[in-house]
Amino acid sequence: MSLVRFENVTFRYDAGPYVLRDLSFHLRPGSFHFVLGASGAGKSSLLQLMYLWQRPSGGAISLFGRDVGELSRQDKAVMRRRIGVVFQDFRLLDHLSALENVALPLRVAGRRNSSLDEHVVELLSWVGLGDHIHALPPTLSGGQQQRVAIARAVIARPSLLLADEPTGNVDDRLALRLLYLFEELNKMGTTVVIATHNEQLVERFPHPVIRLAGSDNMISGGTRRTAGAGR
Ligand SMILES: Nc1ncnc2c1ncn2[C@@H]1O[C@H](COP(=O)(O)OP(=O)(O)OP(=O)(O)O)[C@@H](O)[C@H]1O
Repeated sequence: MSLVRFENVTFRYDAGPYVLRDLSFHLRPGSFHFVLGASGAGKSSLLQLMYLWQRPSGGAISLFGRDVGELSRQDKAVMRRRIGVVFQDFRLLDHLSALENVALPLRVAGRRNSSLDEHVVELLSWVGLGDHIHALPPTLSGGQQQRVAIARAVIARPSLLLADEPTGNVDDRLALRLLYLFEELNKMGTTVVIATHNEQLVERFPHPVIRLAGSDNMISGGTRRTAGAGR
């Protein structure tokens, strides 16, 4: 079974130029992939397709074994609850504290008790924000906001984690620490997809890479080769 399957997917915004062309791959449950490409190569667009935020202009996408073209709005909302996402612009709620932002997915899932708050505090401490749990996002630096967004994406142990440049605003040491956090989550069963342009960071990990390079997209690398190239 594939958790994510792209079959000859093309994508463009309205009548603009093609961003993705004839892209085919599948991701098995429990796999870990990087999406690598230069600025403008289409990494964010690919993640937005996986998050059902955009529709493909051609080809077919299936997620959790279902063709996304056949999903109702309600089906999509339910499916998105199984996906943790780190957007490039974080999308935190500015009027909620770091702790409240991170606890949000748990509340949406109907889970609420004091031990959950403890869990949130523990995770925020792990990403280096133990002294900022009550801070509002606008009072935090870009790198700190990014770590709140990452904690929020992983707190509910999603089936699929999509992270767009999740280490773009932090130093190398912290970037590695965040990648280890994603690996821990992956070991617990989450399928992980990380978009980045940071080749050096990707080279430090054994995971397969989906390379976006104009029309020459390909899947390569990794000792744990779990994706199938369809081209
Ligand atoms: N909302 C949009 N409307 C029209 N074109 C867009 C939109 N978002 C992105 N694009 C275009 O689509 C192409 C791919 O953009 P995308 O953001 O997916 O690339 P990226 O690889 O994530 O880049 P970066 O690393 O700079 O974030 C670019 O040419 C960009 O200008």
